[in-house]
Amino acid sequence: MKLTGFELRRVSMPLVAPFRTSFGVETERDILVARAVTPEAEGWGECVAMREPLYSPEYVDGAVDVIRRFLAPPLLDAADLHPQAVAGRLEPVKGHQMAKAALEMAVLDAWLRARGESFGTHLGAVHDRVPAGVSVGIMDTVEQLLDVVEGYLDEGYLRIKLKIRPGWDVAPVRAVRERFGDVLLQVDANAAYTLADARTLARLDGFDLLLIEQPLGEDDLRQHAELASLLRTPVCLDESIISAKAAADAIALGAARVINIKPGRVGGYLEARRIHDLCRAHGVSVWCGGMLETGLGRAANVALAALPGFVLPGDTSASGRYYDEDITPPFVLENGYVRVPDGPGLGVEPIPDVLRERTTATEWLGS
Ligand SMILES: CSCC[C@@H](NC(=O)CCC(=O)O)C(=O)O
Ligand SMILES: [Mg+2]
Repeated sequence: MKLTGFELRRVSMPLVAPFRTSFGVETERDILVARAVTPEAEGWGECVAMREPLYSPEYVDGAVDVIRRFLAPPLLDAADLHPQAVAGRLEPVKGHQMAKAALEMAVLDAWLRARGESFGTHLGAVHDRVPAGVSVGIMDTVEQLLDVVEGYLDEGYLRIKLKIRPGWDVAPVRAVRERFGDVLLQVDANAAYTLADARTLARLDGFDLLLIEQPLGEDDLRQHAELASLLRTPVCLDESIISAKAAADAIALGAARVINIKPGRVGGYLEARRIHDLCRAHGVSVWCGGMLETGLGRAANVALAALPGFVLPGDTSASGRYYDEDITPPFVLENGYVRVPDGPGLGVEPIPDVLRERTTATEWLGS
């Protein structure tokens, strides 16, 4: 497939409510959307990098720069580009997994649309719908948290994930467990603790959590392994897993018994599938994490979450969890599940008027 070019587009997506984590508060996503244009079809990619490099080293302005100067040219030069060849062509550029993932996703979407094959079929989906979990931010009071969690449970969400940080951990978890009984419950620290907090984290063992996500720093694999030996609750890694190799190291070191797979974080959906296959071979459960994607990334995530090793509900919420209006037809909850699109490629497309309204900048890279 010969690329005519990439259109880069910044899309402003205000959140329905502030989303607070241990590293900051999100009120609006400034999202980079890439459109791959070829003579046969067009494809859409979404970069999950945030405005500031606080979740990971990448940030959206940096992603635009690295795409414009280093990632798009080798792909545009290819006489006949296959989606499986994108990662290899981009390998000389170190890091920038989120930027690379956006381009690979756009190329893969165009390639699949040209063939009439869905993302789910191509990745190996075995379900036509996936159970939806929801991520709940840090709140001002426990009462406020309980109201928000009750709302999500009323909507039908099948798993609750609570953001935690030092000073907001045991109390909110206890309150949710006491109020809502044996709901599927997990926590995400976004690397806010250190090994010195092991005694506090061990107090979470009493609440039958599915997992504790990324309690320590991104590069603390050995320390996560040590913490895991002190906790009953399974340790799950998110920020640390930037590739299949990192997943293999984490498993070998005993640093993770569960892995949150985020395609943008690992360099794309094909690497995400490799991590799924690796984890399955080691009996490690995986689930699909989220980065507050629009319906474009959400469609691809839901397709990935339908693979057999995704045995835990992911952060594959309805579009309405974050956005009043999505740039694609919204993903909705149906009895706690989200349907896997079955059309060619992503199976969804941006709604032209909404995309135009939300666009803050566009740039053409190509002939
Ligand atoms: C703004 S926080 C983004 C990263 C965070 N993502 C979520 O909590 C889920 C977001 C979603 O539902 O898409 C994580 O560390 O897992
Ligand atoms: Mg996380």
